[in-house]
Amino acid sequence: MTTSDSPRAEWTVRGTDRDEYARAARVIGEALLVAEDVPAMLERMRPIHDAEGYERVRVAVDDIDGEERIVGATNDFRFEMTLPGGPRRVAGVTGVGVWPTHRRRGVLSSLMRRQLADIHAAGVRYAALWASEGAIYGRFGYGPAVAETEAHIARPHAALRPDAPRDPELTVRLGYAAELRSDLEQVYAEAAAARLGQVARPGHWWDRTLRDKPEHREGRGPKHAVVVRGPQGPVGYALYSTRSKWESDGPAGTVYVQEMRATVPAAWTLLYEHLLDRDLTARIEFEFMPVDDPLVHLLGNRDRLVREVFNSLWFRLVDVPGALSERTYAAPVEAVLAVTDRYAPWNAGTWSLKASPEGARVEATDAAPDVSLDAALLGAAYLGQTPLTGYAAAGLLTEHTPGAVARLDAALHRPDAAFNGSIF
Ligand SMILES: CC(=O)SCCNC(=O)CCNC(=O)[C@H](O)C(C)(C)COP(=O)(O)OP(=O)(O)OC[C@H]1O[C@@H](n2cnc3c(N)ncnc32)[C@H](O)[C@@H]1OP(=O)(O)O
Repeated sequence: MTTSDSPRAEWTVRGTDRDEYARAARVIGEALLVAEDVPAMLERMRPIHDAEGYERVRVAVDDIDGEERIVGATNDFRFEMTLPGGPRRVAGVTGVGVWPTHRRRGVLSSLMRRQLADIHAAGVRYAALWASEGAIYGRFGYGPAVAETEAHIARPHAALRPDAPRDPELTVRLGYAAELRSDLEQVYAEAAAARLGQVARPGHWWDRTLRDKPEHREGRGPKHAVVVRGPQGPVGYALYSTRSKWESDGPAGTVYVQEMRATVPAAWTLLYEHLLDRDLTARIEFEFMPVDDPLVHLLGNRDRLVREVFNSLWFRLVDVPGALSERTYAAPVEAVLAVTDRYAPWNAGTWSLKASPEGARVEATDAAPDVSLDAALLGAAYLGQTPLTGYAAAGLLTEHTPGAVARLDAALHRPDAAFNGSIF
């Protein structure tokens, strides 16, 4: 670190534009230890930003020896995400990084504050992100809202149970992924609308999903899709690649599954039969899998599926009363919530929630609270996957009225697992 790199708390946060984005990318790349150089990063990122715009990239700039230097950046893409209550606009926060010599001086805090204010001003009620580290975003009001898994199974143990559902009208077709794109788009759109945490995927995100540069394959073959079709059209697909390997005792190739979607149960059977029984393979790896994926139930021996659970989406209520009032509820509940929110002060206050499966109303109130909690905990609980009871047991919220937290959990609960499945 040179003397002139030494940080002074004099940065300002502002927007950027297409021309300046390369400088922001340099900071983000360095902070995130990205192996690519800036031109390669730009080649990857430009198509997304050209479609999404550059105006939501915010940068922190410092004046160093008379030169304005970018020392931090954040961005958000706008997604339509399936939430309890239906599809909603969500700010997908991403591209967060601070120049290594300027860390721990509040640069990120300034960026987060400005970003939340901008998201709120745009009328977007939610933000979500994939965190590089779980210790960063709780203070900014994000809660861990979704768990998903990566998984693998050894081919000899991967047989499906004999009563797995079958439909003789379904057929299987294998091809290069790009060639089958319209089938994938059709299935994905239907499946995404039905699954909490999924986002609608416009064309530029499909380009990203199907990107298949030989230099990025790391020894794997080209990206393939296997599509299941029925009389009405496509009903399932898996996107995958393979790697060939030979051991002294025989073939030991791997199938790498990037993503799978299906809209009818029998499609899962055909997709899994295809993936789990490719000749010359010994192992099948799934990059992202919902915790309630059908494979767990379809396997003859479910214990052979090795799964590692991780937190995926961190979720934030940018507008607490708005978000709570447009959600659906599994059971009637009435509760007064005292909410703290350091980074979105418009949420702080006492809110009366009256909700039932028929609808919900949220109003500011002077009544005594039943529960006091931070907005981050409401973000964690919002998708119905993370009970508040655990936070109460840990002493991280206060229950003033006995039973209030259990009643809130019963109302917020969703039986289906949320799943995002692709890092943005
Ligand atoms: C959605 C995404 O893009 S995830 C990617 C996030 N980026 C990275 O991980 C890249 C590498 N890291 C960085 O660039 C930076 O260290 C950042 C962005 C994580 C933090 O930036 P900073 O400017 O140092 O954060 P800032 O000084 O505002 O710190 C705010 C608070 O977060 C804490 N904090 C910051 N980074 C971390 C961390 N990695 N782990 C734990 N705590 C952290 C600070 O201690 C501080 O705590 P306080 O509020 O109790 O005082």
